[in-house]
Amino acid sequence: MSKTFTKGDVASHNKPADLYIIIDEDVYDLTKFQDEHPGGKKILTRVAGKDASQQFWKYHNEGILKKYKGKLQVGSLDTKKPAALPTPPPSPPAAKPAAASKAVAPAPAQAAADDDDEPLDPFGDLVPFADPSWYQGYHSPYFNESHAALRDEVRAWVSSEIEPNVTEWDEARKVPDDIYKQMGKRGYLAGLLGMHYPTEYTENRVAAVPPEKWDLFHEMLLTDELSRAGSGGFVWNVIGGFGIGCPPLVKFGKKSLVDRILPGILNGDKRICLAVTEPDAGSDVANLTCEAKLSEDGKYYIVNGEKKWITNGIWSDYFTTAVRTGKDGMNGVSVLLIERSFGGVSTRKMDCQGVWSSGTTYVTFEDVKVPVENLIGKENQGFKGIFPSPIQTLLPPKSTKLTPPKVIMTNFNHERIGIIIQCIRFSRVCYEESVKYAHKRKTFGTKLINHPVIRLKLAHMARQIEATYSWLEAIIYQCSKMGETEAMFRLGGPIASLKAQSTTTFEYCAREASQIFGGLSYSRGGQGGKVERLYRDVRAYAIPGGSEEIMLDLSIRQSLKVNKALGMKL
Ligand code: HEM
Repeated sequence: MSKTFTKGDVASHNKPADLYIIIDEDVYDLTKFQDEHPGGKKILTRVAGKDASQQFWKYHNEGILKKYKGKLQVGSLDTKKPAALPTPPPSPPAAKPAAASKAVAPAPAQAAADDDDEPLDPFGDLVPFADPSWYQGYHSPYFNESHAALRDEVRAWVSSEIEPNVTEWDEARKVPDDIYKQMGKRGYLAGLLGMHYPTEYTENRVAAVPPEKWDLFHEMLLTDELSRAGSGGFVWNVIGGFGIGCPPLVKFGKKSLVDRILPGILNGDKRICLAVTEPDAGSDVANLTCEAKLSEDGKYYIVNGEKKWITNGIWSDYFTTAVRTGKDGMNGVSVLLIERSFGGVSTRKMDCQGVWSSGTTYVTFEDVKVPVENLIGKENQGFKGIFPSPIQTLLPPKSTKLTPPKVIMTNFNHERIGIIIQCIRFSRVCYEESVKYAHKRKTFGTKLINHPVIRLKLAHMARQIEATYSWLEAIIYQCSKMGETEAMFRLGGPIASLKAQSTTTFEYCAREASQIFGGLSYSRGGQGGKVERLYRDVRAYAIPGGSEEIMLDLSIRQSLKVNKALGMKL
């Protein structure tokens, strides 16, 4: 790999039996690869022994080189300069020293009062609006050096280990088990619970951020950077089941149960999912029928029923399951932690439009014997706290002094915020791919970016992305300041509204990006591959976690009632 060539050396490898090419002053041996080249053999023969940089970039994106470099590169030209250390562009000021060690990022008022507050160093490709503005030398009241360090760490991992492979994983309908294990080892799973970092249950730590500094903005940016791989299937595989199945256990499970199973989950050895939706109970969850009958000796529940569209169910060891233990309606619902090892649990992978590698599953429980120790929360009170209903979230907090445990987001709010973060990043990916493609693809004698109609599309994407992201930051900040009860009471409406805003933005961006890419985003893989996949993933965001229609209706109903309780005058 470290060999040095002159252009003359490379020129002598100019036959199909000995075929070298140059791309950006690196030398590649394509002799063996040519037979499997999806673009054909002949086209490579034509550039054998030559500099093919221009042709290569016309047909491929960066991901291809990342994926094949290790396998095909044999050296570099003698003219190639050693890679320079990245330097920030001259205009934005230098980075400020590390921010104070706080559990939650500094408040705006605090930051504003700090006169020598400087923005962080610019980071990434600096395509405007393709990353949050605080990545690009703009001031932020929410993010400090510890967030920047986490961003660097996650981006490096996603760029090298994840992004080049997500297409393959999506097609295979599976992410390798080792990646989930790495999520545990890297300390990421423990940081995704919407609460403090639970050091008491895992030895693993996030390399870039000490646990006492961990806050909701770290959690937000971790999900954001994972989503940059541009695959809903990947994100749901690694955090989809965990992010919604684990918090109820941690918050409401008996200590003995949590002590027994949480360490295995946080370390990535065991997997957990949330099993609420049924073939006939989706948004109207209170109608669920999966039954759990207490045994005569009062030691077990016997569970019978079906669950549908369960993310990660196929490879889960634990199912945080909503079951009917009492009368009809939401006051007869409990939550049980069902373990696959109990027997009687069958899982079947479902074939869906999108998020292929997420493991969407149909689950059947047949006479599953679940010890009462595995009841999460109280019997028939599954909706209280664990799955707060819209009605519950309307109750004003009993006391303005909001008490621990300081679990910030309720389960539904936590789930929806995860969806929002992913949708905004996916919108950015669609936008970023479009901007980059528009700078190389020519139509009617000029690059796409020179056509006003294309710039208009990009502008409409960017304005929605930035508006949605700003609201997200504001809501995360409120979550970090409010207690659990107050957050449940006051933020349910705005979060529901923002969920709809983010999914409509995502749908818009996927569609417009697809129009810009044309045929390349109609076929799978290749340059338009991310856009094609994300377009297929849109419905997996617009429907689950509360459909757009239900979210929008809820946002107004709930906000009106909350503000009535707060003294609204009409
Ligand atoms: C390191 C060298 C190369 C590698 C690893 C490589 C790899 C690939 C891969 C994986 C694809 C499938 C589509 C995609 O995933 O983007 C592809 C397609 C293609 N490649 Fe290459 N390629 C290389 C060099 C070249 C060169 C030098 C040319 C042109 C002279 C070329 C022309 C094409 C064409 C025309 C397609 C089809 C594009 C399409 O379907 O729109 N490739 N290549």
